[in-house]
Amino acid sequence: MARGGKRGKRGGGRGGGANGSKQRNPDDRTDLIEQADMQNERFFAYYKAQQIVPEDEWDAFVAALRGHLPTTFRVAGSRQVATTLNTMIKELHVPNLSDVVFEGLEIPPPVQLSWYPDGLAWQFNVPKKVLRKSPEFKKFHSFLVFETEVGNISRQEAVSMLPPLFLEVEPHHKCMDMCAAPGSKTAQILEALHAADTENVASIPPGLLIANDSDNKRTHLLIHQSARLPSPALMVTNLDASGYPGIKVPAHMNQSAVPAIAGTAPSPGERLETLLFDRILCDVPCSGDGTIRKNMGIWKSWLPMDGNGLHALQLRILQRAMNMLKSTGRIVYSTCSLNPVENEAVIASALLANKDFVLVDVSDKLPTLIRRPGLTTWRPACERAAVRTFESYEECMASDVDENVKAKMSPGQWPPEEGVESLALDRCMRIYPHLQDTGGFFVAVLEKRPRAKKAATSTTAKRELADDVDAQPETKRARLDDDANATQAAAERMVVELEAVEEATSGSTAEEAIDVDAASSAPDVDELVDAIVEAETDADVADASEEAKADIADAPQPTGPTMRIGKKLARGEGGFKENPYTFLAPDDPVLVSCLARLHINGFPSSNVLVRNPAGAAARSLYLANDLVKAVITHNSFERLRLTAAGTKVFAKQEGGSARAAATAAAAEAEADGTETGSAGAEAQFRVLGEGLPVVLPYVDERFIMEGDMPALRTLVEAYYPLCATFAEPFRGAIEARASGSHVVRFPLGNLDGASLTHDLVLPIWKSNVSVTLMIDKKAKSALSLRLFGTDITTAGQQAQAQKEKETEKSAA
Ligand SMILES: C[S@@+](CC[C@H](N)C(=O)[O-])C[C@H]1O[C@@H](n2cnc3c(N)ncnc32)[C@H](O)[C@@H]1O
Repeated sequence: MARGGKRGKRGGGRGGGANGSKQRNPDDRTDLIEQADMQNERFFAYYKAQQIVPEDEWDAFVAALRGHLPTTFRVAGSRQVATTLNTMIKELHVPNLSDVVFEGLEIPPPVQLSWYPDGLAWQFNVPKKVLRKSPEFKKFHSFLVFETEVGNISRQEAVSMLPPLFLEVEPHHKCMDMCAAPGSKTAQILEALHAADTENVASIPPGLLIANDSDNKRTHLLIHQSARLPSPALMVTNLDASGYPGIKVPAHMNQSAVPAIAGTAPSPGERLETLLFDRILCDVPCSGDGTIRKNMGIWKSWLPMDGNGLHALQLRILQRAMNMLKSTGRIVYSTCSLNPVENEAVIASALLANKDFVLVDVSDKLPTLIRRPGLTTWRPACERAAVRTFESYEECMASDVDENVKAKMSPGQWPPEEGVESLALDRCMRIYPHLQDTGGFFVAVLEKRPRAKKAATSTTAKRELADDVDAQPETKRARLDDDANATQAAAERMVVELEAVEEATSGSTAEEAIDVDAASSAPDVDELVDAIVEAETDADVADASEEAKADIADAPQPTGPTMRIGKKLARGEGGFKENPYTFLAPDDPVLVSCLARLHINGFPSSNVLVRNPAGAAARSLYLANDLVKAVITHNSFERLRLTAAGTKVFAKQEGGSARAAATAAAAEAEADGTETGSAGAEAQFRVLGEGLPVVLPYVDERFIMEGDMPALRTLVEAYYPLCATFAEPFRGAIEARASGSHVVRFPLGNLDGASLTHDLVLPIWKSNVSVTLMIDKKAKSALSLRLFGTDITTAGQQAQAQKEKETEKSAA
């Protein structure tokens, strides 16, 4: 039975337990360890042998692995919204949760993660039972659920928040998220691009974010997630990151900063270059054993050789990122694995093959984050028992180890024999569960040093020149760098590695050995690499990491088109059924009519695109910035497997009231001679809630309606309130408006204890006799709960909505 309740203030401080309560120890799970089988002798043997933590920390490390993982969340969205919400958590929720006792145990309130900038990330460690049954935590939980649904809060593992912070994205950066789904880090990158957003107005960043994932289903999840922060700078693609094609853009777009919307076409004869990125995130697929606290199944399933099969793919993804990065640009490589084969070994191989890259010393960044340096020595596992290891690849090959295991080994999985000190692998960061009660994680920050002038004529420098990159066949672009500057040792190491791969593929089936690009004949080493990596990692890739799996389980279901999923699609072979992207001419009648009816002036009309099957009428209009437009204009969307671009701003309103509104508007236009375009009565578009922040700066101020708190309350709590139910002055104002899409500003104010801390601007749709708030149902619920404390999602409320709808119908 629930015995939740607030402990009296006089009951003593936390930990005191004057009323018989005791401080809850979330790690006290000795009884659970056996029950849940939180044992894996191989796991312990392998990581103990690697000395991933000092001897005297081992017990704390193991205890933390077995402990309950705290819940963490990040206050997301634009900085201003985030600050408002964060203040609310600090000043309203935390005090309310500060003295909770549940079943005799003191429950600690949420605390801020000390290292997260501006205190915007929080952690609390509360059993599910408490969340469900303690009235205080139940309320807090509902608040979290609502705000998560509208995108103001992102439930994300603490360690997973790190890579984007080290990426240091600015609004003008061209960014690539190579393995992005389900998109928690993509959201952080988007927020950084949108740092200039305010509460009601979204900026149009000059930069770009291409979020890519090879799994089509997860790509749609990614689109769904990123819809919470709509951005004209976002594109989503569905490709194998290790073979990501070069993207052509007019040469000037490769400069460090381009305007967000210049509206100018490339100068005649301007040459196209391959786009180079300022920032690339490689949050690669991994064995995921750092998530063992959350994904308990790993205790049972973990095998020491899990990481071996992923090493090659991880290296190829990183290598491709290195080729796409501009000079002085930055890559963050991360995994939720503890295994050095997936971490330091990948970084070491990549650095040896790319001499113009260095590991960045970020020890002064996020100073309160406790971390351990990257390893400089380790030994890959070659046997299930994790007892016998080998000092070198050669030693392993000469041993009696199973031939199938040998086939998955490569020299790069061992520490380099020479020059390991010069790589500064200790600059990599290892985050362990016992350090600050998190999951396990690995992060490395790499930068590309500018080349010396002389090198500009070298083969490597030439490759950096955009045109050269694209001159290679697509399947070969991910090849391990043949950098002219690579040392002899590195080159030899690479040759042995590739030979091993070649040898390994000799027994593979014809289908496995055939490369993704049917056009390329004579399979070379790269093609063989593709085949072996695929053979080795298919299972892992299909499942992705445990972290992502857990995230996906939490995430809402995608709403995109149903498409075939699987290996073939992941390689870019399968049928690609997305609609083409077409930019409208600025004088397109539908666009002109839409803007005129909504009183929008100076809108970047050259950057509006539609996605319709050829010949179909436009239903939704999207806005893209210049970089997104350039990418779409100069590249085949099918080759890029482009699944989303820009942000949806206007949508065609369907139904009887839309037709009536269109007819009335057309008649009105005819009567007063204000022609709104030839679309006439056919096209009635509305501004979307998600698009309004981008559109708002262009809406004629004189046509923005003034709302008030009582009107806001009615709009939020009722579904189709009749115009007549509003009090003056809003009633008169709305009745005077024509049917159709309108924008209302609700100035900050108070009503019965509810207060707006900043102006709120929202879209509405007026039909004959009623008016509707045109925001997503979940956003409406969150607003209602946040402002007025009303839960409009209950069955009773829904019945009320139905009743109101019926009243409206009969009145109409
Ligand atoms: C660790 S998860 C990424 C998590 C994501 N960055 C986030 O923060 O939400 C790895 C992702 O890589 C994707 N993936 C696997 N192989 C890939 C490949 N060859 N190219 C691109 N993505 C790949 C998986 O589908 C999975 O979504």
